[in-house]
Order: sequence, then C-alpha cells, then structure tokens
Amino acid sequence: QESTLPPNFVYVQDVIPDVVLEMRYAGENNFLGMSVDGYKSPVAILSRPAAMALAKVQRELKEKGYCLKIFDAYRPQRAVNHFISWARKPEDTLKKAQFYPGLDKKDLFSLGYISTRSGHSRGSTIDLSIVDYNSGEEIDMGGAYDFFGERSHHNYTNITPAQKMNRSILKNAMMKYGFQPYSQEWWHYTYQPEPFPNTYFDFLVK
Ligand SMILES: C[C@@H](N)C(=O)N[C@H](C)C(=O)O
Ligand SMILES: [Zn+2]
Repeated sequence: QESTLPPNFVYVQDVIPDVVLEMRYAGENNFLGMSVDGYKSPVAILSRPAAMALAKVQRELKEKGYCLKIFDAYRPQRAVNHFISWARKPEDTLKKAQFYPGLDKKDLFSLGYISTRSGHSRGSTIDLSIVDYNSGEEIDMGGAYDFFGERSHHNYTNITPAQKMNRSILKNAMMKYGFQPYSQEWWHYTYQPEPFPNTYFDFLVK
C-alpha cells in the first residue's frame, strides 16, 4: 500500500491498526453533501512524522479507554479547490442547517473555518475526535465535527464541564506529542515541526 504514496507519507492505519476512520470527504456526510474531489477511498494519509506522533497519542489514550477517530487527514489541493468552488454557489445550501446554520457560506473562509491554503494539504494536519475504545461510541465534545460556529471554538464556554473535560482529554494528549490545536475548531491539529511546511500536495487519496 505504502509504495503508492510520495516519500515520507504513510497510511495511518498501517501505523495505528486500531484507529477508527470516518473519512467524511470521501462520502456525502459533510458540509457539501457530496464526495469531494481527490478523495477516491476512505483512507487516512499523513506524513510519517505526524503519523508516528499520532501513534503515541493513541497509545496514551488507549490506556484511558479511548480510541482516536479520524475525520480527515492529508487533503489534496484539488479538494480545497472544490471547497472554494462550492462556496461560490450561494444557491446550494443543502447542508446549511447541519453544518453552518448561522453563517453565509461565502464567509466560511474569511471567518477561518475553511482555508484556501490548508495545513491538511501539507500532510501533517488532522481532524479527529475520540471514541470509547470498546463500544466505539463517540465521546461528547459539545459540538459536532465541522460545525462552523462559535460552539466549535476552544474558548467557547457554553458547554458542560464534562464536554470541556472531553475536549481537554484530546487536546492534552495531542499537545503532549507535538500537535498544535486550532482555536476555531476543537477537532483540528497540526504536527510541529511540519516536515513539509511549504508544499501543498495534490496526490489522490486512494
Ligand atoms: C474544513 C475543516 N474541516 C478544516 O479543516 N478547516 C481548516 C481551517 C482548514 O481548511 O485547513
Ligand atoms: Zn482540519
């Protein structure tokens, strides 16, 4: 499997066999409501250093009864371009109620919820949550993945203490192994130092 990838990229499942994948942009359960350009298979790809660090996160969380669940990892630039063309079609509001009820889709980039030059395309950024290791049930983060609004911000206060604690469990484990959080989205982390800080890759996810 690995031989089809550029040097220093790996399939996350090859490094973390028990990781849970729900690759949203390879299917229709996402803010566009359609599979996104460049995603040919529901697999997660990362730079090797990021994947190795993530394996340490998984090992630590597993001891606490949790398992990582990945929603997105490496994202081809053509997928980002698809996001941009989608945002330019104001008449298409198919998934507005679920993913961006309080916002105009044309503002999602300027408000920081989607990037035209995304860390995901540099290969060391990941969107993820945690689930119960045995049941696979998602841990309550006080907001859904890719909900674009203040509820997703790390400093949002109108969630329960348990939900805050759950966000902290993920954040503390990720930061311990070199992943930096993103203030606007509780699920989005970038491994530092990035092995490809200036390269926006466009190979297919397959
Ligand atoms: C679209 C969302 N999942 C995300 O990853 N947003 C950040 C800002 C990005 O596009 O890099
Ligand atoms: Zn992200």
